[in-house]
Amino acid sequence: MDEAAISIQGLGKTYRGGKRALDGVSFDVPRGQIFGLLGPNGAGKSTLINILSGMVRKTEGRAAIWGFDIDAHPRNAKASIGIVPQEIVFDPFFTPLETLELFAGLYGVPRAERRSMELLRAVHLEDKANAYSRTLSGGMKRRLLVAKAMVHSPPVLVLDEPTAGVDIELRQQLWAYVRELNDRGVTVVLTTHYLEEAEELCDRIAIINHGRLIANEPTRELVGKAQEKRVEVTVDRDIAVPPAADCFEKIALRGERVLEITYSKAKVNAGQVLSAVQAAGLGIVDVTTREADLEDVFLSLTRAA
Ligand SMILES: Nc1ncnc2c1ncn2[C@@H]1O[C@H](COP(=O)(O)OP(=O)(O)OP(=O)(O)O)[C@@H](O)[C@H]1O
Repeated sequence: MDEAAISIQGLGKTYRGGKRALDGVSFDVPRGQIFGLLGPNGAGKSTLINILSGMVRKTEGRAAIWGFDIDAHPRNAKASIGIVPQEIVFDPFFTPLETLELFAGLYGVPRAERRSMELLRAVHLEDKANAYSRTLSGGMKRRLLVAKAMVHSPPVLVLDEPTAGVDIELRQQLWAYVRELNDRGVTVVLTTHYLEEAEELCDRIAIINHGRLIANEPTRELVGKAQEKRVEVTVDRDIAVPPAADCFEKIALRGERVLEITYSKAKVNAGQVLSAVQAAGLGIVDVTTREADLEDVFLSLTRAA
């Protein structure tokens, strides 16, 4: 059996009308991980997820879920994945409990094996089990979508922008539940525009841009690739124009006495940057450095491409 949770090879999609949304994308999602699929708007993430869920037909390439090729074994492939879609779609007249029971039925889960109440408890919707879905708040609906994606206990859960428009507390609850599922062995793939959350949560991150894969690495290694570093230097007098030096990639004045300097760690070190400030005749009162984060890497990679 295939070792990857999801395996994608040379995946391509050209929509009717000619839009090339995916262009030869290949990567594996290792089993047991939380895997981030990131990319700017329109990069092709939803297209990829919709191909996996069977909602969009690929133009070329191969994809397998839990070892099941989506063309050769579509039923097994579908049974192995749960998808939390970007849009909230429910029948407003069903209650959360009915919604989960209905979907468990559609997936052919025998009554004795259904665990609708357990799922509702896990997403903190136990007390809404019998309320009409239309009366749920946006955050509650999102959590119900997660429960709905898990009714057939798939080994792979895909979340497409699950926290868009969800307030911070609910986001954290949702992520805590995702972590819990992952601890219990569920492989998680998520797309999000919250890069800080992706950095914190994901073991590995792939970045898609204009339909192509431009990165696929363990999160720590990817973040470590940032070449630009930033240092804030408070100087001992008011300045009107920031000093110039070859070792600064960028320099900006914040207020009257704070210089924000960006430098390339491949070319110079912080000591050389500070010496250049002193060489401009300024005394240094305070220094703070900021470590590069996923956002820096994401921006530099997507801009370069
Ligand atoms: N049904 C469709 N017909 C034609 N073009 C489409 C269709 N669906 C998506 N596209 C186009 O394909 C490209 C990729 O879209 P996709 O929704 O996969 O991007 P995305 O990475 O999910 O973006 P976002 O982060 O905004 O959700 C976009 O240019 C989009 O306009």
